Amino acid sequence: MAVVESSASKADADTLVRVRDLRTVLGGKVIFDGVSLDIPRGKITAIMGPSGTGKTTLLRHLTGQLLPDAGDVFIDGQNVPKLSRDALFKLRERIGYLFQNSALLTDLSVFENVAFPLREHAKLPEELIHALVLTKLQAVGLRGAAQLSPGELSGGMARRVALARAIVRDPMLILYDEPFVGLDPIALNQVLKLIRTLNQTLGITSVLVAHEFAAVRQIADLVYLIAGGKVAAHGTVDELMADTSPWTRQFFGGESDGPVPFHYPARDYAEDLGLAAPKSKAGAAR
Ligand SMILES: Nc1ncnc2c1ncn2[C@@H]1O[C@H](COP(=O)(O)OP(=O)(O)OP(=O)(O)O)[C@@H](O)[C@H]1O
Repeated sequence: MAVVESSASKADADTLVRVRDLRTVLGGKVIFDGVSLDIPRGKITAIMGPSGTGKTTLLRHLTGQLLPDAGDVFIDGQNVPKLSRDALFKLRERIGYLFQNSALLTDLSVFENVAFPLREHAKLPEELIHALVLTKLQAVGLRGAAQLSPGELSGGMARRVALARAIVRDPMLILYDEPFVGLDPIALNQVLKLIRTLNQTLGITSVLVAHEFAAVRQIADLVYLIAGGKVAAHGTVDELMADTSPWTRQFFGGESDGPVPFHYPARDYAEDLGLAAPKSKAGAAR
């Protein structure tokens, strides 16, 4: 895999997000140990990796919800960990976020859920809010559901409403945290198609955290595989599928054993069964 290039000038033109030498320790555990990555403008970049590898944590660094212990997170040239509170809020207004569970407000109608970010951040005339919300609901195919409550929606519809809400302020960047979880194949295909259409028609740079490789390969321009606190590999789907490193073989080849071992570290098997004398030197064995 090619090393992420560090030329700032070239990166600014082509790259919306530049993460450099990110180091994050949470609860005494090293989550990132020198992660660098580039998210190209106007493309769909998937972040993949084993459970607990830090994918959601990375998204939280992008929104400035979490500060790294070291390293830089540049978004559109602004270094997120160094921003003032006001500058960070301004930047966040340009970022849409689709949560895994859709996170709709159950007391509000579909219309009001989508209107929420508009009412929260700006004093806009009611007619404009009405037009903006209906435009976004139309884009996700749910203009007719505007007056329903979230409780009346299927999981797939709820995800699409959340998507309409995420794009209602025309963000430059949208972060999808596991957008396919729990969707039936029809709903999954609808969400996939929407992500691709929004990316193509509105030119929104998209970062997608997902485990569903079959879905990711249909839309991702670039994939980063994060494992063991590092970028284990990155490239197009085809490049990663052809890559022979142990991480990519296990992750994309679906092998049950590899750098992520099938066996949790344990004492010597024979010893555990009482068939062998304890070894003099302590140590984990398979
Ligand atoms: N506030 C915190 N304090 C301590 N540890 C944390 C905190 N937040 C996350 N972690 C730990 O950081 C690691 C990375 O979590 P994260 O949710 O980013 O992983 P993930 O790759 O998104 O996982 P999954 O694929 O299962 O959603 C996990 O081991 C998690 O337990």
